[in-house]
Amino acid sequence: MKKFDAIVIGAGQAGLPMAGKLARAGKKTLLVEKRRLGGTCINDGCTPTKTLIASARMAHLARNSAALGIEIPGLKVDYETVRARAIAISDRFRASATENAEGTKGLRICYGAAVFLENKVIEVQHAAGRAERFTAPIIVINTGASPLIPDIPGIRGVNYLTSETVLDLQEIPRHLIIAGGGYIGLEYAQLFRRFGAGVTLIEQADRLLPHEDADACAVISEVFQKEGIAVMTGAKVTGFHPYGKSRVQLTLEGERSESRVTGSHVLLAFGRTPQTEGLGLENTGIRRDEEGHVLVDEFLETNVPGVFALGDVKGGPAFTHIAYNDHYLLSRRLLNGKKQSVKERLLSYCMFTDPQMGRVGVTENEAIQAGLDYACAKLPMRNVARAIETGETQGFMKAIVDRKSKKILGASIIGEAGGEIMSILQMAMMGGLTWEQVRYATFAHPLYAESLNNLFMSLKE
Ligand SMILES: Cc1cc2nc3c(=O)[nH]c(=O)nc-3n(C[C@H](O)[C@H](O)[C@H](O)COP(=O)(O)OP(=O)(O)OC[C@H]3O[C@@H](n4cnc5c(N)ncnc54)[C@H](O)[C@@H]3O)c2cc1C
Ligand SMILES: NC(=O)c1ccc[n+]([C@@H]2O[C@H](COP(=O)([O-])OP(=O)(O)OC[C@H]3O[C@@H](n4cnc5c(N)ncnc54)[C@H](O)[C@@H]3O)[C@@H](O)[C@H]2O)c1
Repeated sequence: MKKFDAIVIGAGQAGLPMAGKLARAGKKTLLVEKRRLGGTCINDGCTPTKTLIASARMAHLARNSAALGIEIPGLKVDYETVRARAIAISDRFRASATENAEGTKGLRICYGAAVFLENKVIEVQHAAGRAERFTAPIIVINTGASPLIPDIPGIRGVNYLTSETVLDLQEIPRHLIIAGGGYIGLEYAQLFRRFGAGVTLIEQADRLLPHEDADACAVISEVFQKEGIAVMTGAKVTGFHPYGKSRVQLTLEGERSESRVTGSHVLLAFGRTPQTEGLGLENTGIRRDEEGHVLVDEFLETNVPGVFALGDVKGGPAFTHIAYNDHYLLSRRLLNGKKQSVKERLLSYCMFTDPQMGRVGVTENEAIQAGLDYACAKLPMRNVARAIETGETQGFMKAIVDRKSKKILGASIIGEAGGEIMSILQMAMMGGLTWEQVRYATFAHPLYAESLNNLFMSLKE
């Protein structure tokens, strides 16, 4: 058995930088990865989707350019180039991460799946069939999550796509059914529609984005409707059937009726499941929740001292920036003696539909449910000078503030660059600014940021 100072399982958005930091700090470190360095974000998640979304937006702008006085005759989507660009950018990010990791002194990278044999002992099965055992006093689990394939009748009998295989498609699907209306479903629905596919999006909840305020859902639903995406809400997928030579049919159950929808392809976007199956946690005392997430305390440590879990595998908000921040918290604790709780972290995220939805802190619904004494400031994008000038008037800016302290508690910005505008308010929240300070701040004209003055104008001082 080989001894290390630290073992990191999974080279995702937390494991990869974590392993590098440990090694550079002089700890003899082992990094185990069963698939590709960089994990979901670089290989099948953020990078390829945001790259495809950029092409899709270009197509959309070009198609609608006449409104700004620009005619583009003979517009064509060259999907081969679109796809090649997405793959090339993923490859570039992975190559750079790999070069960096492989060049790190004190870091051994082992390609294969890690399995726990006991609390601090793992075995790695190498591709060549050889197995090796390792032990370390510090073990970091960063095995992420993978697409959830629920046990729905017929699902194994059809050729479904997931976020891990959709890039294998070499042509734009004629009619893509997307099962599940979460972030993956929404982002893929819009981008494939903009490439020219027929798209039907199916969601069991009675509206899209049920965790967001209803006004956010209304904007996105209206945009999707305008762009010709068929959205079916209140529709639970209960069956999959092959249909004809190569098509696929889904059975949907609504509150009162059953229906069927047929398409050329189906993309499963039902959510994601933690990659703890096959990890051998049953050979350890490490506790998991019912869904299989590794349970950790607010300092990211499991119930077994010295064993930590970072990123999606531990449950909670599943975002790259959360996984990355997890590695900061743990590396500062292990290497600088600074113990910081995840509870101090302000949650922000951005859904990359067009318009984007940037979100930070509480929604209005959450403020109501928590019984907060709040006020709500809201400004439609059609009243924002920058939005009028660029022709991007869909959406709104909305902020929730505490009446007494005047501090900002949360924001939803739906618009072009909604994520960037949200981040300005996130900084204000982090700095403890009041809405009045933002109301009277001087922002350059005519930026979207400038309209943060106007957003707070509606509130009484
Ligand atoms: C389509 C899509 C789009 C997304 N877009 C965004 C976005 O725009 N913004 C955002 O913030 N988030 C986005 N996400 C979510 C984001 O990708 C994840 O939250 C993030 O990658 C989680 O990082 P992680 O380090 O926890 O795990 P991962 O990046 O999934 O890494 C886990 C790694 O562990 C490896 N592994 C698993 N089991 C073992 C084992 N037994 N032995 C060895 N290695 C193992 C896996 O192969 C993988 O490389 C998106 C996700 C998807 C699917
Ligand atoms: N821009 C971003 O930050 C971004 C983008 C993509 C993904 N992500 C991350 O990846 C995670 C996974 O995304 P996701 O969209 O797969 O999951 P999700 O959990 O966000 O959405 C899954 C959706 O599928 C629906 N669903 C489940 N079973 C169903 C059924 N039988 N019939 C109909 N609908 C059903 C659920 O109600 C839910 O709305 C997200 O939670 C997010 O954290 C982030």
